[in-house]
Amino acid sequence: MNLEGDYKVILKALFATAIRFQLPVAVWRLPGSNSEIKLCVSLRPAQTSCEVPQLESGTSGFAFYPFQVSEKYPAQFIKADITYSSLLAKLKFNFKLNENPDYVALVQRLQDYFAKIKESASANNWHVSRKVKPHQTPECEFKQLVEEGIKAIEAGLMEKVVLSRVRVTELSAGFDVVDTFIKLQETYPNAFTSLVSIPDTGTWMGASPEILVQVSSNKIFKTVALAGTQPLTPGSNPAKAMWQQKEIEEQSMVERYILNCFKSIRLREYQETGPRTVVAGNLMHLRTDFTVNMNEETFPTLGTQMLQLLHPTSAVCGMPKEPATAFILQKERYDRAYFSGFLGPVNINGESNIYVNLRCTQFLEQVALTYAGAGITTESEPDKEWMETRMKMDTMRQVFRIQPS
Ligand SMILES: C=C(O[C@H]1C=CC=C(C(=O)O)[C@@H]1O)C(=O)O
Repeated sequence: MNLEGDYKVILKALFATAIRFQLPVAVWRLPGSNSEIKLCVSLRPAQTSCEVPQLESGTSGFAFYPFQVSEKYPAQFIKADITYSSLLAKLKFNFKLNENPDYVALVQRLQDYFAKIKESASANNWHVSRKVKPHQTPECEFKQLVEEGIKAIEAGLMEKVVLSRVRVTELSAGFDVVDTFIKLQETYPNAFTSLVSIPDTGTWMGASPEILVQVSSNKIFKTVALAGTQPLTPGSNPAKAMWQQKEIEEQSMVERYILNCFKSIRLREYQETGPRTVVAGNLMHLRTDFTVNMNEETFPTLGTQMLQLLHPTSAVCGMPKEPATAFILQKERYDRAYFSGFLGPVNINGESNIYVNLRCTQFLEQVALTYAGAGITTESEPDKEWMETRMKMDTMRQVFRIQPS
């Protein structure tokens, strides 16, 4: 079905239709994808399971996976029953109506509603999680948490732990979630930008700099080790950025973590490039890229296997994984929920692109919750980690037109 007209108007009307009919919806833009915005809607509730999605073949859709799977925060999969691409200006129905008789009436109602609201739709409604209460981590509590993390590392409990916090922002009257997404993806062309809205689970938006697993259509597997943070000051040249020992070690632990995952499945042939400095919005990070040609290796399901092993990486959890996870769950006084989980399109146009859910915000009815964490090592200083999380939160907060504080 061709959809003529301004893609922003169409996106808003499609999003508003999904919300009106209590359907799960995902909107995203891959980095460097010529600004092609895609949307998928499922005609059924999102599927929940504890399994990671199959990345090499199978169902097309959008995965939305929490930091830790639980009854409260299940792994979600939005099946791509209906897809839209802003470049093709087309709506595709990816099912046969005669095989799904119960869809016939629903699709007719969706189309009628869409036609009625198309020119005047606004996206000031979204699915809200009833399980989440607005909570903000006080500055003294976060700094205390960092102190405790440093002590635990010094005591030999672990080498690194990523500790995070949450911040509440009031939304202005008439706040439009699709307008905000459009602004976000214009502001950060190199990030994976997304807007996910699922009944009961809620609405999340983000601009992630971190690929967790990519399986391209020509079967190239990719993952990255991303860590170490410093501000990008105007006029500075990222290629000449200087890094402290603390950041170099922090990033090399993420590399080591990935290499251990390769080792555990006896994968020996991979390409490693980096570390080099990359820009993510107002920040710079250190990144090493790992690629594997899945045509040459005997790992036809490498993407899925690695996704299972990698999540949560030491870029969001710590090293070793088990004590770091236990420390986070015991000491952070809020639920990360889907922050530092993973998300992205699966088996769409023959490829899967899974990103870590970083630089993200959850929208409740009147407030936004913005999340950020920082890698803690023995070299950490609580004041600096507080500032670092503030800068990471500004990635999202700048787009809500709030003066970064
Ligand atoms: C945990 C976050 O970032 C990770 C990714 C890059 C750099 C990081 C760091 O320097 O601590 C973190 O490991 C976040 O953005 O909340």
